[in-house]
Amino acid sequence: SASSLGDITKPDFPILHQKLDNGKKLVYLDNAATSQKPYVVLKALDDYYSNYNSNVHRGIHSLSKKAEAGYELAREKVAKFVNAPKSTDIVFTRNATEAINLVAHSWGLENLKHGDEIILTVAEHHSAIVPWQMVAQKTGATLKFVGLTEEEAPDVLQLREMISKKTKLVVVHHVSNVLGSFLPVGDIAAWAHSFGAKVLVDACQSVPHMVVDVQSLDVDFLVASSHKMCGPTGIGFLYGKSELLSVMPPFLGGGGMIADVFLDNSTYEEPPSRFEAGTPAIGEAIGLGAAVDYLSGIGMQKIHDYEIELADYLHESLRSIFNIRIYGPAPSRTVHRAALCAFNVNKLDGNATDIATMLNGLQSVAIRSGTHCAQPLHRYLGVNSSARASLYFYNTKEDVDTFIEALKDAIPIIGFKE
Ligand SMILES: Cc1ncc(COP(=O)(O)O)c(CNc2co[nH]c2=O)c1O
Repeated sequence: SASSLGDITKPDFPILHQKLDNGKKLVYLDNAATSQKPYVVLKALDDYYSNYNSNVHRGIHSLSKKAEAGYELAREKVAKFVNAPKSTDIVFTRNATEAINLVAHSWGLENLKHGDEIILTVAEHHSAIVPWQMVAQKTGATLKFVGLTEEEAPDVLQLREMISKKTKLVVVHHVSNVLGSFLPVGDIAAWAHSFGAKVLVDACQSVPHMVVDVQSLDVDFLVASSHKMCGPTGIGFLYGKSELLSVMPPFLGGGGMIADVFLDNSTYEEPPSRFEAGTPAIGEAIGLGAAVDYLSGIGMQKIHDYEIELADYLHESLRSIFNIRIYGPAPSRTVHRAALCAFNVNKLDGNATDIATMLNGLQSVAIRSGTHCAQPLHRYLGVNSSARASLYFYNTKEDVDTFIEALKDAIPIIGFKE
């Protein structure tokens, strides 16, 4: 058959070609947790640490200048990747979680007061919920949560109706790491803005998988993580509209974010430096830049189109299994799902962890089990945990077939409740 995008790109990822202790070749289906890294990213990291590792922040010697140039070039690449107006609209953080905490503590503490409302959905990741709980406790703001529709997608119409003049911020995922559903974040931003509210988009599961254009979406803040988009761990980014970042106070204090330091006060740099205290993850930023080059070389629309095809195949193959319960909306001609399925097996005499353990042992199939940092969503769905297979563009339909066969073998071994 014609080579799929997965067949073409899988050779770029050294980690995918190993056999585990059971002698079976790894089938990695845990990409919503973290993605694997292509040779070009590994080479960029090795090149930096082998040839020009040095500290940034206005160094004079050659290595420092080269490191600084590499770090700022990575910022430019990320800015272009999400179509930010300027590279200074991109703040490097440790991960998406830190990026959301930065907005919560720097923008939130300054702009939220008693009676203000923050609207989220019940499907948000803990990283999108907990920072706003912390800030709401300090400011007297309140969090309001949108539920799911009958089809188990976040209820967008309920969200629209919930926005009012009390709303100061809407915090939503772009793609759910459990339901596989997409939110119309451009529309949501417009609704929020019509009431003078801001919108923060958690794009961890969309930036790696599709074209994300912060200007056309007109979002105020957007966060993502390098390790989910073929880049290294230890770095993520916040996109913020310039007019918001420019008036936000620092989140962390230290070197690099100051202009002048006196014993009793200091003045601060302009964004993004104002929000990048201390020695940044220089090598990791350069690795992220290489990941952006790699993904852009393939093309995000091509990746998205291929993953929609994989998503349909995954969902169709999984729902053919007796007693399977898949969470999130069923795909249709009009409703797409991301290439991930969280599921359980009804009446199984075991749980999601038993399933994941068996798949790993039997066929070296790596999936995740637990609540995927979405406990409120699992409670809403009435389940303690779920198993989750999540694919990326380097996966193939054959990977799905191996997963399904392993699941069919595992279920009778685990058995059903009497
Ligand atoms: C929607 C969403 N938001 C935020 C995060 C946090 O990203 P981090 O700051 O890089 O950790 C994740 C990571 N999601 C998962 C991490 O492991 N399994 C997952 O589903 C996510 O899927």
